[in-house]
Amino acid sequence: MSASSGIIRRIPLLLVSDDVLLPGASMRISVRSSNNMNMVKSRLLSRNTLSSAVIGVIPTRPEHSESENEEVENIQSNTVGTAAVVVQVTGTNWPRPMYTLLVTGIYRFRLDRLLQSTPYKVGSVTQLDNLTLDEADIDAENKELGELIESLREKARQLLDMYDISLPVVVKLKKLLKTLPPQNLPDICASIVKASYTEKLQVLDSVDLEERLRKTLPLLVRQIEGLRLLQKSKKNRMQIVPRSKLPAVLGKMIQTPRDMLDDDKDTDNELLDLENKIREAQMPDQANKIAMNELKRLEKMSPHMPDYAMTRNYLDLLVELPWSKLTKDTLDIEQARRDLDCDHYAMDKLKKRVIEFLAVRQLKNSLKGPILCFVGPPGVGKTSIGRSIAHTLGREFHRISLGGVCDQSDIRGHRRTYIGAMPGRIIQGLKTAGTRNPVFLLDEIDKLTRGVHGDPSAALLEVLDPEQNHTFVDHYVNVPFDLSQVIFIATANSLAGIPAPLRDRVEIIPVAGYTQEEKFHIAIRHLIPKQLAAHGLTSEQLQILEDSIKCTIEKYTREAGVRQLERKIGAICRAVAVRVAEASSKHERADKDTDAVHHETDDEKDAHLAENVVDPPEMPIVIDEHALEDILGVPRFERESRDRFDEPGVAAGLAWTEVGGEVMHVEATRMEGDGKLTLTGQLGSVMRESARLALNWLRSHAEGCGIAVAQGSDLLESTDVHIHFPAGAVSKDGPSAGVTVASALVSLFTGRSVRADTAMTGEITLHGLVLPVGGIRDKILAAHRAGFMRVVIPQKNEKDLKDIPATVRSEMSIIPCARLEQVLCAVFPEGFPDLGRDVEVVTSKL
Ligand SMILES: Nc1ncnc2c1ncn2[C@@H]1O[C@H](COP(=O)(O)OP(=O)(O)OP(=O)(O)O)[C@@H](O)[C@H]1O
Repeated sequence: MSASSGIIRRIPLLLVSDDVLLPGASMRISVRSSNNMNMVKSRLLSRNTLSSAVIGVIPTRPEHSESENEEVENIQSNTVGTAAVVVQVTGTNWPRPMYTLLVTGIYRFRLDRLLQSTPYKVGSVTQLDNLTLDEADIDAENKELGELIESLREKARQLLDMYDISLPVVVKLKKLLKTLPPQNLPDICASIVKASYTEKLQVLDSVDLEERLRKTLPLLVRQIEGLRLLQKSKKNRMQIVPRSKLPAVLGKMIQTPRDMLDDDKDTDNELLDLENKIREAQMPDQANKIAMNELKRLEKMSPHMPDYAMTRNYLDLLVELPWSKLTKDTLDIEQARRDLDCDHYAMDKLKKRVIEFLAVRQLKNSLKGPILCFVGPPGVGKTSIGRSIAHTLGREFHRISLGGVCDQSDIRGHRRTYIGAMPGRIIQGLKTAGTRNPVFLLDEIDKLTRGVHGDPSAALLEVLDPEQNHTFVDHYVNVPFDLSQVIFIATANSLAGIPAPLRDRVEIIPVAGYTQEEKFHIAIRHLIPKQLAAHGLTSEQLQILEDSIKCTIEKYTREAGVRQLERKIGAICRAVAVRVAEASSKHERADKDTDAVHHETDDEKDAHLAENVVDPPEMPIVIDEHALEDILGVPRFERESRDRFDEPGVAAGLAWTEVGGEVMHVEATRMEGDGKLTLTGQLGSVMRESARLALNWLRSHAEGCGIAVAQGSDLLESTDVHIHFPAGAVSKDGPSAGVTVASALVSLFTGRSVRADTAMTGEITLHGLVLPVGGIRDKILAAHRAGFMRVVIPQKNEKDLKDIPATVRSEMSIIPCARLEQVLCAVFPEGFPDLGRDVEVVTSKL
């Protein structure tokens, strides 16, 4: 008898490979495949109508897929599935994204046609079960069928009597049995007994009620027999015994009511495995106790409960953490020095400090050593020095990028009560490193931001404090972990971005940018060999001329570090790799063709070979300036054009930014008006004030500068002034542009141009004193890069000149000035004799 009721619907389909959902039964489904995940996201999570909660659950059949995880592209039409309503959706992100759906089957359907496969499957289906079939109709129609129904009901009653009646689910089922319509009876019975996937599939596929009853009855009988056997052997009434404690054979035969939601066959082995792992992990007592308690909880849970996955993940993490794994330090100071020199060119000051740090560790394996924090522009080797330290010590290295971290739980983890809770980056790092004494590089601590979920830098304070970090508690792990053996090294681009309490915990080591010459040597010794190896090339295949390297540094990059330079060398290697590969494949083709022409006549052979003649590739491929332009395009940076200084009102200042020193041209212009000052270029308040200050200094010293102002009137009478600081899109602040603005204004009002070969930096006071500024080394290097021959600096910064490499100092004149008058005399060709002070301009001898 067919119970088809023929209602056609279009529903989203979920392919399930680990269990069969029967109408009337409930089950939890783990959703992992991308197709199924798409369905959950776009149907279940983004809509909230009742109809959007109805899905079609189709068990995968052997003909669908060979492996369980494989995505099934085409489901055959006529496949039988179960329409179900999704009652609950839970999700987790860790260890990988997964949803768990609680679904209840409503009716059987037959798939007529697959309407779409992506982003998730949708099918047109025909309802098969008649939801309103009456028992009276059945009796009248078929006596035999009525008897079958009755005996199934009787067996079900017997089975339920054998189960533990204190369980609410058993009580519910008993009540349900009395009123259950006959067409639902086999489905419900089949889902409360232990049956294999195939057996359940057969029940689902039995569209005819009589056939379905016949398939289910033996399952019930087998279950009852199994339970009787168990009762006999135990000589007592059926008890709810955890399946892990039952003899293997019986355990497999018995499906307790709890097992309706619990069908994971490997659970027992998994738990046993986990127990062994907990023992082997050598956790401290407190952690071990918690792990064992959690394991006990896990044994009592069904694998389909959301708590099960959470507890399982938690225990997996606990056993993977390196509670007692340590690597032995292999420190030899002489070797460390050699390693550092071998990995990095220049950086003498930094290397000296690192050697000191390592030497102290060698003498006294102090657990409370300082935390080094390298501060400098991008690409100057801060991260790679950290890696070298780990290598020298023979420790594992792990980099934790803190850029953009704005949530405390990123450092300290989420509490386990949250859905998708995860441990923080410190604990994850320890898991990855696999030892409890790795070198952790906390990259970009200046990029931490404070978000709505707490201040991550506050969490870092505890991590970095040697007094506290031996009992670091991650919210997820919730047991103290000893971080005192970890060596922490931090890096930052700018000191200003490091939160003050953190700055207090670390020892700041400035790392400055490189000179052109240092970059050249870094390229030759490190970057080119590294890129050649990365592209599978050798120095016999590619040779970059020294002039080409210099040209790349000067015309294709403008940076404090060497990252762009490394990228450009990478681009050259890629281009050469293509030529080498092309040449070798031409060769191969020519060889094959030579074989193929074996049977041709001699003339034909000659003609054929002549066509395929391959020039041997000229090795090494030499990169000269022409080849460089071919590969990298037209040069991006030319020497600063001196034309812009032809017009009065322009002066070259030196600024210090996170990416190192930069040359900044300040432009001033005047127009008719009533003394208004306009400042543009996204300036901060300090910079605005210093521009106003420079203008007022000029108003009071106009005469000394040779500017004709009528008696009793003002410099700004009927004049507006506009000062612009390029590049307008970058925000700027700080007082160090004071001398530059003053020079630009003097140039504007006197009509005399500033010397085109001079750049300057310095803060000024209202009385014309020049005050010291920061970042002198980077600023002078930036001026050198841009081709300036003279740099004016505050006199009090003269002591910083010892950090400037000798090669740069020999190529530039550095002029320290204590007063603005001296600056003006230094930057204007004929000076200002009327300024009335001792304005001798002296080049630094340092
Ligand atoms: N002195 C040097 N000798 C050899 N190689 C160097 C040197 N300085 C930098 N490098 C190389 O430059 C590249 C960039 O360096 P790294 O990533 O360490 O920079 P960083 O200062 O950490 O930058 P960021 O602040 O952006 O993280 C690396 O390949 C590194 O090996």
